[in-house]
Amino acid sequence: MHQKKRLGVLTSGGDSPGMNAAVRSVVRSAIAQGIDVFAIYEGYQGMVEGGQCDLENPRRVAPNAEACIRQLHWYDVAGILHKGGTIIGTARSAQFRTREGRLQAVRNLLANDIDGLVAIGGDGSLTGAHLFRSEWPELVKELLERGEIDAEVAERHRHLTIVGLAASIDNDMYGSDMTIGTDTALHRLTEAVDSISSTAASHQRTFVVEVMGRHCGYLALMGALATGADWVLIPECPPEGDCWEEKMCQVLQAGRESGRRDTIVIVAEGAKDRLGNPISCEYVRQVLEEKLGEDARVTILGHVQRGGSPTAFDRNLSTLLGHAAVQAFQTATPETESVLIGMRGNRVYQAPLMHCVEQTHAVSQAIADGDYAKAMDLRGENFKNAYQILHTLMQAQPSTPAHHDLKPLRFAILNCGATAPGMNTAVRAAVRLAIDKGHTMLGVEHGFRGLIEGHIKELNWLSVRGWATTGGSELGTSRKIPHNKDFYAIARQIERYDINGLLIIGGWSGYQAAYQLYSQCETFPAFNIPILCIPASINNNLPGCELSIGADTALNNIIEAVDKIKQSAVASNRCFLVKVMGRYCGYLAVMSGLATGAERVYINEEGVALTDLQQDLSTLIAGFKQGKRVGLIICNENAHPVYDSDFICDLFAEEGKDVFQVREAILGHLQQGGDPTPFDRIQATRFSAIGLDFLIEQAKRPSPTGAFMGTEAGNVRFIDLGMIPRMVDKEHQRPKEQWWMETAAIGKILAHTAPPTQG
Ligand SMILES: Nc1ncnc2c1ncn2[C@@H]1O[C@H](COP(=O)(O)OP(=O)(O)OP(=O)(O)O)[C@@H](O)[C@H]1O
Ligand SMILES: O=P(O)(O)OC[C@H]1O[C@](O)(CO)[C@@H](O)[C@@H]1O
Repeated sequence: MHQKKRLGVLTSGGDSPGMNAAVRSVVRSAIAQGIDVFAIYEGYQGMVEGGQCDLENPRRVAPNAEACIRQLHWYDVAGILHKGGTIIGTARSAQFRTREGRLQAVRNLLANDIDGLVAIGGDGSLTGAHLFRSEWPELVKELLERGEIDAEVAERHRHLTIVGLAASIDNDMYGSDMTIGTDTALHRLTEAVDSISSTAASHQRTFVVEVMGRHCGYLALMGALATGADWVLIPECPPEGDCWEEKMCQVLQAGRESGRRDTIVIVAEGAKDRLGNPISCEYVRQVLEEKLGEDARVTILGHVQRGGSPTAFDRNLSTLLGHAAVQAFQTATPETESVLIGMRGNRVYQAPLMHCVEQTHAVSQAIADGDYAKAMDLRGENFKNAYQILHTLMQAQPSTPAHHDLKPLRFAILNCGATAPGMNTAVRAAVRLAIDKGHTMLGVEHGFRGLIEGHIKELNWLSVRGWATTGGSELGTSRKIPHNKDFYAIARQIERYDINGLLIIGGWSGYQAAYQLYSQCETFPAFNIPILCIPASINNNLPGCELSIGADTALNNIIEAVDKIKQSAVASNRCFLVKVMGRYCGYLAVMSGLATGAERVYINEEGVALTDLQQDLSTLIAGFKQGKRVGLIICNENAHPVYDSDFICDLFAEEGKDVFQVREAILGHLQQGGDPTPFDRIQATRFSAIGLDFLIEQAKRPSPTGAFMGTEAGNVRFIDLGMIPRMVDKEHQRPKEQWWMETAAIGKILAHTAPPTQG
């Protein structure tokens, strides 16, 4: 019998980007806690085949080949964080679906004395895991009765602990806002559709794009929202009416007539009509050709969506969930139910696996029963709202006056602060949604500078065409914060343009500017209008908001650059010190450090002490002496006024010169550029939709309020502008409380070159 606990880890079903990061996290977190970890290669198939799997050809039994169940050590999972797919293999196992197959799997786990399993896979894999765990006692009993195991083994393994991690690009698992791999798949999809749009526009063509999702329309829906597509078909909400084809063609035709050059229709592979008949891309293409005389082409994105390096979000999600899975295994008792570890509202969340599996199946059942309202309800509020919003944004023209609000209002919209990718997306959504309700949207150029100087013009439905996908700020932005005589000028413009509300999409200076107007409310009655700040800053340094628009894009920009830098240094014994933006906020540094496996992250919040530097230097020297090939340190641009990145580089270069070289990489403004990621586009659209409703509602009140928008545990909230001074550390331009600080500790454990020595 083994003294240490033994944990198995497997990846199963379709591979999804981030699985490697999850395996790394499970392996290292477990070893750090004194647990032995075993990889079960090729998913459940490897568990059934046990010691006889031929790794060259996993489905074939090969007597002398390496076992499918093998112990993993700390170094075995080095250098995999950025890799797509799964290094321990995955499969869809027909044998595991049979009782005989599962009995064989029990034999193999017992032979390896395994106490628990972390199963990383989609809803099918987790259904299998749940079934396996419930059958476990009777399967063990059967082996005992057959005399294949003795009573002591049976007693020791009365229960199997199972912890599930939802990993599938489909995002179809109840119990987690996002499954591992979905964000990456959305990136692939978005890049592809953005590219298709440009060729479609050149030829004035229509493209029908099929995306993955056999039973779940998440990728199609969010992909359509993110790319500004013109029509979408998803399994949960088949098109209404017998003549849905007519309706679709009418809308697309109207778009063409309004001057749109490209038309994109996104079809989920599992899309069906209300009678349950599949809707294929080819059928949609034929309809468009016949009814519209369009030159339509089909693109099936297929497995491209599942491949490639995981995004920052998927790496960090997997890392955090993998770490939490080991905690759950450690604390489990024989009575503990199997759990799913997921993410809810940016926090790791644990729920009974059985409940999650049942709820997941309930959606498929509702679709099969034709109960689409239920299917949409079960997918959750965000999914439903996204569908509604998309339907408005896709229109060729705003709705007719019959749908308008009774009291038309006039809002001004502006960007403020540094550009954040997603600002344009937010403006487009706000403009179209407001116009659709019958309101007027005035675009202010270059932030408060433009408001003071009166650079204001009305925006219409078409003026924001194409803004869903582009980075930068089409309106123009500035860091101008009004003071003294600026207030009078702003009051004049508000009166002149008859502005009923102000929507500021921006960062720190936007919040400061809004606070100034709020504070001057009694002196300038014109400021007695609703003012709303929507958080948009790559720094993620805004109060009350867990993730501001633009931060995800910047994070991905950083990790793409760091992956390349790391690769350039392999085999040359180099340590890279990468300086990242964020002002005094360490979010980008910490999260990019977690996503790239940096061994050290320096941030202003924690400071940099000379003793830290000495310790880190010794660790680096020891690591390189033991065979380490590349070192990575991430440094926030304002980590320390004296021990800054230049100083640290010089110090390490001098002291470590006999063992390794040091290079500094200052990423600069590439972090701020580029088109927004799908997350930033979706977040921007969602924030604008909710923010606009708030503004409209406030504008109807006699004493409207000024607020900034934030999220807590994923839920949107509005906080009075008067709270800003209490919630921020003004000197360091960051919130007093920063939720992500707790994740820094996990990064530190996992990025070590060697396991921490056990006490
Ligand atoms: N009901 C079940 N009973 C036993 N095993 C199952 C069951 N459902 C699925 N499995 C096991 O899990 C494996 C993977 O399931 P499936 O093919 O449905 O993929 P998945 O986990 O849903 O991933 P993806 O979302 O990527 O398709 C199956 O091949 C099978 O071995
Ligand atoms: O790779 P396979 O086995 O063809 O499976 C494809 C299916 O797997 C998924 O990628 C994940 O479930 C689906 O979206 C797709 O329908």
